[in-house]
Amino acid sequence: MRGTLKYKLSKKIKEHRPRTKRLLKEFGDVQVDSVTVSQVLGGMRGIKSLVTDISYLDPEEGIRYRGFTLQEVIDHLPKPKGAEMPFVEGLFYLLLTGDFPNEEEVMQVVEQFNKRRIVPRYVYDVIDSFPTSSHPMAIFSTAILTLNRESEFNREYQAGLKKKDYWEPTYEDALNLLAKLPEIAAYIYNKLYRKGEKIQSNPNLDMGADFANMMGIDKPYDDVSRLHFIIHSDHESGNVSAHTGHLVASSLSDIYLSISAMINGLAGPLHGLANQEVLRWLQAVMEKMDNKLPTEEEMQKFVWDTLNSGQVIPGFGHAVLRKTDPRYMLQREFSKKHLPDDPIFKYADLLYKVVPPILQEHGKAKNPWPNVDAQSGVIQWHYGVTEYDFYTVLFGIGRAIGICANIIWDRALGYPLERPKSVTTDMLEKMVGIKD
Ligand SMILES: CC(=O)SCCNC(=O)CCNC(=O)[C@H](O)C(C)(C)COP(=O)(O)OP(=O)(O)OC[C@H]1O[C@@H](n2cnc3c(N)ncnc32)[C@H](O)[C@@H]1OP(=O)(O)O
Ligand SMILES: O=C([O-])CC(=O)C(=O)O
Repeated sequence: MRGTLKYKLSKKIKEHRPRTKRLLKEFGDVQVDSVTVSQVLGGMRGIKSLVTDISYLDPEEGIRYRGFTLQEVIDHLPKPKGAEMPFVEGLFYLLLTGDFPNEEEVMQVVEQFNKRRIVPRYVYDVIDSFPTSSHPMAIFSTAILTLNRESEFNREYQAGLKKKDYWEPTYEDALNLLAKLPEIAAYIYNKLYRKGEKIQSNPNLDMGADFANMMGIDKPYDDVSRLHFIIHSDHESGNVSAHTGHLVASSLSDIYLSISAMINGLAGPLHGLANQEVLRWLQAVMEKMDNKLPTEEEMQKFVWDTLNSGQVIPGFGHAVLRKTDPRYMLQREFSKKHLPDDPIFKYADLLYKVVPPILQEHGKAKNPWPNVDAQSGVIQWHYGVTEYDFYTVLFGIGRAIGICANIIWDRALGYPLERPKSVTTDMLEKMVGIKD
């Protein structure tokens, strides 16, 4: 076990535990934040009430994983030979340990994933039993849920596992699940949109390359997949999917139950599903324009029409960010390099120019700038994945990596059952002095 990711993680956990213990024991009463009525009624925006060391979201700068910007992550993680984007498996190593793996360490993780890829037959049966009109996120979530019978955590818990060891079978469950997600996703895609033509997984490939293989899409779709999974993996703890995963796992539900639940949160149009909504919105504009690129004035009118009909502009705005999302910028740079003449990229680029000043004039959104979802579907469309219902499944593969890393650490640090307190409207009215 010495020299493996699990060994390194066990050392990091042992080093970290006293920090949490000391904070709790000596400083448990120190105030971290205070809460206003608008926060209680407003989706708990900004309340500091969760801990994660895996990523941190600065409103002006965007996400950092383990203290590193996304560009630094991409620059410093090892890459497969000839690839522009790094091993996704290396990102998992970084998120878990805080250290960049070397070539040998990353190859060990690739090997671990490869050993665990085989998806049990019953999962395919469950997927096949869905009507083809089902949304891929409902199928994806159910397929993951179905795997719950494989949980090593559950088996060991029933046998009397000690609390300090909870993280170990959780780690095994996480790897077992993450290794299977690309195959499950590709199978759903092929079932829904390719009449069930299945392309076999190739155990000699890394996660990104094998996903591209199973989707039947040539290079550079392997790099597109690596980039996509890496930049979507984590966004600190409070976003709907991460928070859901953490919450469900806090009752000691296993990884499969927790990740299935987080997928359901990701599937809402204000969160991950916005990437599909962006393409749906753009397609409607393209249809009205007979595929011609609108002028700036024409695009402004489409945006105002959407706002005036009471809908949001998908892919813009954010609950925390107050600047353009660096994940958007990375994908924009990739698009400028690889698909500069793509018609949908040109549409998306026009939106980048037109939407922020309109949202500012509209005066509601606190952040008028584009988020990650404004650009991801554009790249998928270019490489032939035009079935935009599927885009959030891709987001889900990435997000599962970050949330699994978080749940392993939650268990290692013994974070308790999550259970915030609620009040009634009456109580709020009394607190503010408008009711006796
Ligand atoms: C991966 C991700 O989850 S990234 C986000 C993906 N979601 C989207 O792109 C959907 C479009 N964006 C939105 O709906 C929002 O900006 C959210 C959900 C992301 C953030 O919501 P909030 O934190 O509540 O945003 P904010 O405080 O700025 O909202 C204030 C008002 O502006 C509106 N607003 C925010 N963004 C937009 C937008 N893109 N278009 C139109 N109106 C908007 C809100 O609906 C809200 O209106 P209301 O007062 O009538 O309810
Ligand atoms: O942070 C958020 O609330 C939403 C988001 O961008 C993500 O989860 O990736």
